[in-house]
Amino acid sequence: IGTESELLSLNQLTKRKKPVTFARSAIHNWGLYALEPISAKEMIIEYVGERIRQPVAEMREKRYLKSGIGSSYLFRVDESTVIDATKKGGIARFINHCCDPSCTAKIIKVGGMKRIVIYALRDIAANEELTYDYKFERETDDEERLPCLCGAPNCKGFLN
Ligand SMILES: Nc1ncnc2c1ncn2[C@@H]1O[C@H](CN(CC[C@H](N)C(=O)O)CC2CN(Cc3cccs3)C2)[C@@H](O)[C@H]1O
Repeated sequence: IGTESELLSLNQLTKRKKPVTFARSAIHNWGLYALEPISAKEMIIEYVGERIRQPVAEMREKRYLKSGIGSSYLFRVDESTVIDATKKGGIARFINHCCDPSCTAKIIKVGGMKRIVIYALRDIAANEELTYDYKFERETDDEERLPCLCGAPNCKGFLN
């Protein structure tokens, strides 16, 4: 969970958010891209959406799956809190998964509130797609597994 320094830089983040945009992705549908070079360890963007409790998240997950939104824009913060970016969310919801990711998603505590911030794992070039490891739980039912299209040499073959 975040430190004082991250607290300050979260304020900086809102002031000096890294310029990113969404565009068609070679991995899946839409993706998020850096518009300028980003250095390793820099904060890039917050994963913003509705903060909902676990039971609400379960209900919405079922509804999204039924209404064909497919995998949803739900991001788990901890065992009781989920961020849902489906209806109200920032463009970080377009970030795709990669088995050799350029970024990482970290939970940092700001004023007692856990927030999700995307950081660069390494130097990122302008126009490079931003990705992070979704760290989905391993799906036991083979029929439910999502093939991974990241194309990384170390690709594990599946998202879950
Ligand atoms: N390495 C990968 N290999 C294969 N598939 C991937 C990968 N990495 C992301 N994925 C897909 O992307 C979803 C995560 N999505 C990230 C952005 C997505 N690219 C988008 O355009 O919305 C958000 C969910 C919400 N869903 C709405 C939909 C839009 C079109 C079809 S379903 C997508 C995931 O749940 C996956 O289904």
